[in-house]
Amino acid sequence: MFLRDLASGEFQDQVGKASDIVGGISISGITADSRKVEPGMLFVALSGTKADGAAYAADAAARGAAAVVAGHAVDASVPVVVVDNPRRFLALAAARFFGRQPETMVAVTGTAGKTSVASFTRQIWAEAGHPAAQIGTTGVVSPTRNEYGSLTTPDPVGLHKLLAELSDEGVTHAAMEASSHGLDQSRLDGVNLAAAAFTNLGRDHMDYHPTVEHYMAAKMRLFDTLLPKGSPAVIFADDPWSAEAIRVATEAGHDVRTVGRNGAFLSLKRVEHFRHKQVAEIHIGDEIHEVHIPLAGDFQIANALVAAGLAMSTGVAAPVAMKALEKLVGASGRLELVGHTKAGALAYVDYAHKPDALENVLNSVRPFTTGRVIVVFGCGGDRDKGKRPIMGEIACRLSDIVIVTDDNPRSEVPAVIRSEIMAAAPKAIEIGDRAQAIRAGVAMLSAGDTLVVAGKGHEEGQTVGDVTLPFSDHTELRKALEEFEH
Ligand SMILES: CC(=O)N[C@H]1[C@@H](OP(=O)(O)OP(=O)(O)OC[C@H]2O[C@@H](n3ccc(=O)[nH]c3=O)[C@H](O)[C@@H]2O)O[C@H](CO)[C@@H](O)[C@@H]1O[C@H](C)C(=O)N[C@@H](C)C(=O)N[C@H](CCC(=O)O)C(=O)O
Ligand SMILES: Nc1ncnc2c1ncn2[C@@H]1O[C@H](COP(=O)(O)OP(=O)(O)OP(=O)(O)O)[C@@H](O)[C@H]1O
Ligand SMILES: N[C@H](CCC[C@H](N)C(=O)O)C(=O)O
Ligand SMILES: [Mg+2]
Repeated sequence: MFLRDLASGEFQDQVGKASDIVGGISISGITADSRKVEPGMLFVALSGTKADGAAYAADAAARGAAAVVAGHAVDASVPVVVVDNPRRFLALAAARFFGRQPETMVAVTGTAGKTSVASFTRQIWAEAGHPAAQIGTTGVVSPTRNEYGSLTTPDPVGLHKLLAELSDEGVTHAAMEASSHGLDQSRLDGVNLAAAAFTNLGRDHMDYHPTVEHYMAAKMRLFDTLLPKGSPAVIFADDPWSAEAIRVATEAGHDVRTVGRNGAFLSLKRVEHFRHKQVAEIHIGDEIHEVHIPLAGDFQIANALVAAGLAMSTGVAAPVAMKALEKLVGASGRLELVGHTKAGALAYVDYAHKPDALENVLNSVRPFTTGRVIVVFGCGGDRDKGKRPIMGEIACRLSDIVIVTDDNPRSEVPAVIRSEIMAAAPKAIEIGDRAQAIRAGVAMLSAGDTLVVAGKGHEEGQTVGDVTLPFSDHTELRKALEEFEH
């Protein structure tokens, strides 16, 4: 493929300004990491949080790069094309280079619920007979794959390689998570979206975004920049930020479809909670559906509605979507019932690692807990420090027993992280070793109690310093449940 063929949209002019000879350079691959350059590849220099990729242009050229694309002039022994937004260029170029993606792509953004919505959307499509995939925090799931992932929204080159492979494997429908980092860094700019969704906004990533408005604006790029005008925008209507999302999507000229208690497209009228399921009455126009959703937690109803909205906006008939909700399987580690003690106390693993999520999960288990709610949690290192006391306060307010432990300390001193949580959690018990903390939580369980181990969900490792050691909340919880006889 020639360099000029990689340029689309606003970049046609920018690359066009470079000479014909430059446009005619043959490109064998694309990367934004000089260390991955192989002869004939295009190196796109991105300005990052730690380095300016342009500083590696010479390294890329030495490794055989055919050309460099950068945001400003750089010295290199190969042709350099200057564009105004290299991250967006990279995304659009990767889409053109790989050339294929599943015909029906949707993306969901929001502080909480993205993984669950992507999973539920895939499940509803599959029930409707479509070969479907989900891409996000828990990795890639499709009829032929179940792969563990690292980023919520993959980098564009990896993403478009994956989309091309999925398309070749016959996947026609794919739901992906749009993280605020991913949106802000233009990772999804080359995806052809058929519909998009918003779940909610809460405190998160305040280490990356200067203000909550900046964080919301990053999320809203999905609607004001990426979703083609006139496409369905599914918006959860019961969040404090719903009105803003509706405003942005309406202004962008989308077909806004609200879901929830305040929803007009899918209107939630009544929910009855049981231990392992909920019965929801959902009105769709004049039709009334009573749906038995086999998941605990109010928030799962919200996620199920958003997913049904996305599926129905991409061709699934309402009765088929409603039937599919009755078979939903929760995403791994999202209020997942891992086991129970002999006396019947329930033990869950949940991925709540931000304040709203912790509040939601603890509120969700309270209605079916006749005894005490016990929570084991910590906070990750090298991430938003401000959330630590907030989560400590929430845990104390909403649980009877709080055990503060380590999450992924990364480069921070674990005891300091714990003390920042404990500053607002006076009644908390401190047990740094996560496996010991889980055992202690299980040891306390009596009939009617509920244990929630929060923060790591599906994760299969614990990062201490630079090392990720194998660790699974599921495994530790199961071991502890087997060990105790009560
Ligand atoms: C903080 C953050 O978002 N970092 C992302 C960012 O990297 P960066 O800005 O730190 O990159 P950098 O180290 O400054 O380097 C700048 C450029 O120079 C290049 N380079 C660097 C060294 C070299 O020798 N040669 C070279 O070419 C790098 O490849 C890069 O392109 O740009 C990179 C390329 O797009 C991303 O891969 C990287 O994500 C890192 C891996 C990451 O951990 N991101 C997390 C925080 C993240 O994105 N999380 C979200 C949200 C999760 C959630 O919702 O909870 C996600 O979507 O997963
Ligand atoms: N709709 C929701 N509203 C509030 N909290 C939710 C909602 N959905 C999920 N949660 C909580 O957030 C946790 C993470 O859920 P999920 O993985 O679906 O969200 P996410 O947006 O993908 O999160 P992340 O950004 O960490 O990948 C759950 O374990 C649960 O505690
Ligand atoms: N993708 C998120 C996940 C955080 C999960 C939690 N276990 C932690 O380590 O803080 C992040 O990297 O911020
Ligand atoms: Mg996720």
